[in-house]
Parts: sequence; structure tokens; C-alpha cells
Amino acid sequence: MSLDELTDKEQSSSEEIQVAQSDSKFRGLNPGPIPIPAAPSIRSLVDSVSDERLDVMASHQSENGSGSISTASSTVSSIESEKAAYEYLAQTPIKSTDAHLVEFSEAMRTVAKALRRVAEGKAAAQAEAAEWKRKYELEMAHKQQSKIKGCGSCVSNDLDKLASQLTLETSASDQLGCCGKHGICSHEVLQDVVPGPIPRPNHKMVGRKASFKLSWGCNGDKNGQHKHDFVSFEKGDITTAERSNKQILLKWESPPQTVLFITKPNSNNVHVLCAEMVRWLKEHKNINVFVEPRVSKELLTEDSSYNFIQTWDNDEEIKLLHTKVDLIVTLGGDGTVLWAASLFKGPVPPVVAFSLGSLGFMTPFPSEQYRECLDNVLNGPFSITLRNRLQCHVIRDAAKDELVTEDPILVLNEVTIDRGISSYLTYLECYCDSSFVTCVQGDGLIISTTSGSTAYSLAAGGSMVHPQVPGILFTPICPHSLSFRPLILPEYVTLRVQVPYNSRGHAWASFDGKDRRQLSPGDALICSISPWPVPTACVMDSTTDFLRSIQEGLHWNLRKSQSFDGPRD
Ligand SMILES: NC(=O)c1ccc[n+]([C@@H]2O[C@H](COP(=O)([O-])OP(=O)(O)OC[C@H]3O[C@@H](n4cnc5c(N)ncnc54)[C@H](O)[C@@H]3O)[C@@H](O)[C@H]2O)c1
Ligand SMILES: Nc1ncnc2c1ncn2[C@@H]1O[C@H](COP(=O)(O)OP(=O)(O)OP(=O)(O)O)[C@@H](O)[C@H]1O
Repeated sequence: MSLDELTDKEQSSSEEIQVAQSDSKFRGLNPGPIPIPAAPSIRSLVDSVSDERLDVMASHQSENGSGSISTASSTVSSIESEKAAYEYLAQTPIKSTDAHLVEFSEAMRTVAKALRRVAEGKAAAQAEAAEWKRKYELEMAHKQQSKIKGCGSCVSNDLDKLASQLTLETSASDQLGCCGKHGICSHEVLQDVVPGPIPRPNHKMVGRKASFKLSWGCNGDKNGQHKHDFVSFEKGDITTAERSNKQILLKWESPPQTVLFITKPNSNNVHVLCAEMVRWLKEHKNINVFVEPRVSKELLTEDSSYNFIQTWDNDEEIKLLHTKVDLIVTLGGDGTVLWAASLFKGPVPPVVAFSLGSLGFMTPFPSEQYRECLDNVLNGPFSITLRNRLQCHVIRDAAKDELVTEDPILVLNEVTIDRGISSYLTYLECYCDSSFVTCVQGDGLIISTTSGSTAYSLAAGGSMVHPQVPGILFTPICPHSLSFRPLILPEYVTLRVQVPYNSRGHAWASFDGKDRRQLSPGDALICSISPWPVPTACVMDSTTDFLRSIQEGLHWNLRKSQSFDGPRD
């Protein structure tokens, strides 16, 4: 076959070639029949080897240091392999036979496979490095917290459990219950006098945060206790009769004293209601109130009698808010709940979300009845939904040798990786723990919590999932494939999304619809469930509130009933 014929043939066989390449690249399995590559395709194979060479060179430091790649039959240097490929090309006469080409294609495939394996090893090493960094940070946090008075053994247990969760060996439900067998103690990290801004003279000193206990129970369950051993092996029988998660109740053990308000900006309704609620809480419940700096300024400008409100001045003080605040009240829509959650990079106090938005999926409390609702919550007990968050790390290829990586970002809804302003398909390699999942070619990918399942993931065709279901949703955005169905993965996995070196463009990650970050070829995003969920108060209970939201918010399965008259069996 002449070169001209080969060039003509390339057009028609390009799809086959792409499939063959992706087989060898991503699965490392027997790729099946090999299409005969045309001359320009040989060139592209060499180019792809060249691209991957960069990857291999970059990964030498994190590999065993030998600077060589081990394959089943031989050890090949990536640079040598490329050189050899070019030499081979130079030696191959234009009138080479199909057999030569097939042989060459096989050789290139073997090299590509080996390079791929090295690239995967590198990505795994990066993921591992990120985990170790987090463990180190945990250790530092542990040291800091051990200075703080409280339930010392609980802190250490908690951190141990947290660390073990990071190694992805325990389920979230196992972490629960540090102080008591059937609940969670809230007072591991509290101290008598908390650091922070100096209170104004007429401020009541905040001593300790309110103490509470969580218990698990459901209607008709008399003992109301959570069974930890939900999988037991007795007399040779395995049973799952006792479920890990039942409706969770929060019962105050000491009265809550401090409430933080987070409010939607630029809304007059919200502003008026906030001013009214703040005053009511102070005058009728003697509650200390924190508001955002913007709101503090607004209220004090209007009326100096609001001088009892407290606020913060900088990020360091925000980091301490969780040690002072018993309850968060949000006034707005779902976006305000997301905003409130984003302020807390660690533990989050229970959130009471009042609906002042249009949809209000996570805002079940009616603002008109705020007195009654707040009374119920302040007195307790009340049901909560523990909403998992995803902890996302961006790992930069360019910063692979640096000790300090970017801070993790916590999302309540989802992290989205999309094509941003690029007009090319996103090209993303996805791994779940150490297994290759798939390669996304389309507009992007949504990695969502179950709370986020009714947000962007839903719009992209994902399932709606009850927020207490322990899972992570993997939902493609406009995949250019006929068979890419969304997945739901277990909560204990770590997902890694990598922009491959041979990607045509950049990808963009956004976190709960905010904080867009560019991902360049070689960069990766690593996500796992965070140990810090967002506890949201329920009006009724988790399930009733969820069903009410999908029925009233989304008009789920709304259809006129069929009339009685008409044909019958
Ligand atoms: N095509 C889409 O549906 C699409 C596109 C971009 C972003 N979003 C969503 O918007 C969220 C950010 O919300 P925002 O209020 O800051 O932006 P926004 O003001 O653009 O509002 C987005 C809409 O999504 C709704 N929403 C948010 N979280 C939800 C949830 N968990 N369940 C059901 N509905 C939910 C909100 O009520 C609002 O109506 C992102 O996390 C993402 O899920 C959706
Ligand atoms: N306290 C806040 N500070 C800064 N931005 C906020 C705050 N609260 C909410 N936002 C932002 O304001 C936007 C609108 O908020 P929200 O979604 O609560 O209102 P909405 O759009 O009226 O309600 P819905 O989402 O139900 O339609 C969101 O993008 C959110 O991130």
C-alpha cells in the first residue's frame, strides 16, 4: 500500500484508530483487532509517545528512582523509546508493507501501555501525597486542640477516627459515637473562654457552647438507640436487620446561647426579617447574636440599639466561629445555605434554614412562623439531616514537588469539572480508588453529594437521592457517547479526575457553583467525603422534608389523575 493510499484511508479509519488507542491507553487490556494505521497516524502515535514522555520524565522522581519503565518483557527508557520510534520511522521505506505497519503499531501500543502505567502510578503517588499532607495537618490540629480544655480522650478518638477515615477504611457511621455508645458528644473542642474579638461592654460573656446529644430512633422504636453493629455474625447468620442510620434527633443538654445569622444580600425582605428576628431572640430568649460584618454595619447604621450584636473582622475569627455558635439561622434560599456551609471548613453547628428564596430545597422552615419554629428548635429535641460534604483537593502538576498544596475545598452540593470557555470537549480520566472508571468526553462531569442530587446533577440527568443515603453521584454533563449513564458510588471511595497530558484544552472546576479554578493538563482533582457534614434541622423528619421538597419544589411526578369512567378489566 502506498503512502497516498494510506493517507486516503486514514480519514475512514480514524475512528477505529481512536478506539484502539483509547483501549490501550486506558484499560491496558487486550485491545482486540488492530486497524491498519496510515502514515499520519504513525506520526500521531509517535506524538502521543512524545506527550507521554513528558509525563514519564515528570514522574521519575516519584517512581523508584531507576528512571526506567518495567513492562512484562523488557525495561524500556521512555526517551530511548521515542528515539527508537523516530529511527524506525526514518528507516521504514515509503513502500513498506502492511505487515511492517502492523508490527510497528503493536510495538507502539506496548510502549504506550507501559507509559500509561507509569502515568497512573504517578497520579496515585500524588493522591497518596495529598492524603499524607492532610494527615500531617490533622496531626497539627490535634496538637493545637490538645491545648484546649474539654473531653480530651474524645478529641483523640475523634481525630484517630478522622485519620482512619482518610485512609478510607472506615465508614462514616463508624466514626460516630465518641463519648457515648449511642450518640455523639458535642463538646470535644470547647473551652471556657473562647478566643476571638473582644466583646463590647454590654455583651454577655459567652461561657461554653450548649451541650447536646444525638440519638437515633424511629417511630415505634422504643429504646430509640442506634445500633452500631448493624452487620452482625451470630450463629453463622449475617444480618442487616439493624440499619446504621435512622432518623437522628438532636437534644440539647444545656440551653443554646449563641445564634449566628447568615442572610441573602440585597434583599429588603430578608433585611427586615433579620432585624426583627435578632431583636426577638435577644429580648425574649436572651440569646447572643452573631451576624456577618455587612449585616452588622447595616443594623448599627439604622439603629444604635443593635449594639449587642457581634461579628468578626477576619478569616482567623471565622475559623473559630464553630467554637462559639450553637445554631446557625439562614435567611434566603438554597444558595444561602451553601454560603453558610462554605464559611465552616471544619465542624458545622446545626443549621435552621428559613425559606426566603424561590425554590428552597434545603430551606424547609416558613419564615412567617419564625417564633414558633425557633422556640421548637431552641427547646429541642428536633430531627436533623446530616448532609455529607465533599472534600476536594486540586493537585497541580506544576506544583508536584512543592510541600504545600492548595487548601481543600468543602462542597455541600457538588464539584463540577467542565469545559468553561473552551469550545473543545473536556477530556477527563476518572479513577475510583485505584480503579480506572472511565474517560469523560463531553461538556464535563459533576461529582455530587446526595444533597446536591436535586441540583445541577438532576439537571444533567442524575438520580434524585435522599440526603441520608451514603453515596457520591458521578454524573456526566452532555457526554458525547450513547451509553454514559450516571453512577452512584459508595461514600467511602476517593475519586480522582485527571486532565490528561494529551488533553486539547484546559478544564475548569467549580465548587457549589463558585470559586472557578482552571485545571491544566496534568492537574488532578481528588474528592472524598468530608468528616464534617452539615447538620440541617428538619421541620418534620429527613424523609418527610425531602419528599415534600421534591413534590412541592420540583412538582415531582405531578400528573392529573385518570378519571374513573372508561374501559375496565
Ligand atoms: N443547570 C443547572 O441546573 C445548574 C447550573 C449551574 C448551577 N446549578 C446549581 O446551583 C448551585 C448553586 O446555587 P446558588 O443558589 O448559589 O446559585 P443560583 O442562584 O444560580 O441558583 C441555582 C438554583 O439551584 C437551586 N439549588 C441549589 N442547591 C440545590 C439543592 N441542593 N437541591 C435543589 N435545588 C438546589 C437553587 O434553589 C436555585 O434555584 C450549584 O451548586 C449547582 O448545583 C445548577
Ligand atoms: N450571606 C451571603 N453572602 C454572600 N453571598 C450570599 C449570601 N447568601 C447567599 N449568597 C449568594 O446569593 C445568591 C442567591 O442566594 P439564594 O440562592 O439564597 O437566593 P435565591 O436565588 O433568591 O433563592 P433560590 O436559590 O431558592 O432561588 C447565591 O448565589 C448565594 O451564593
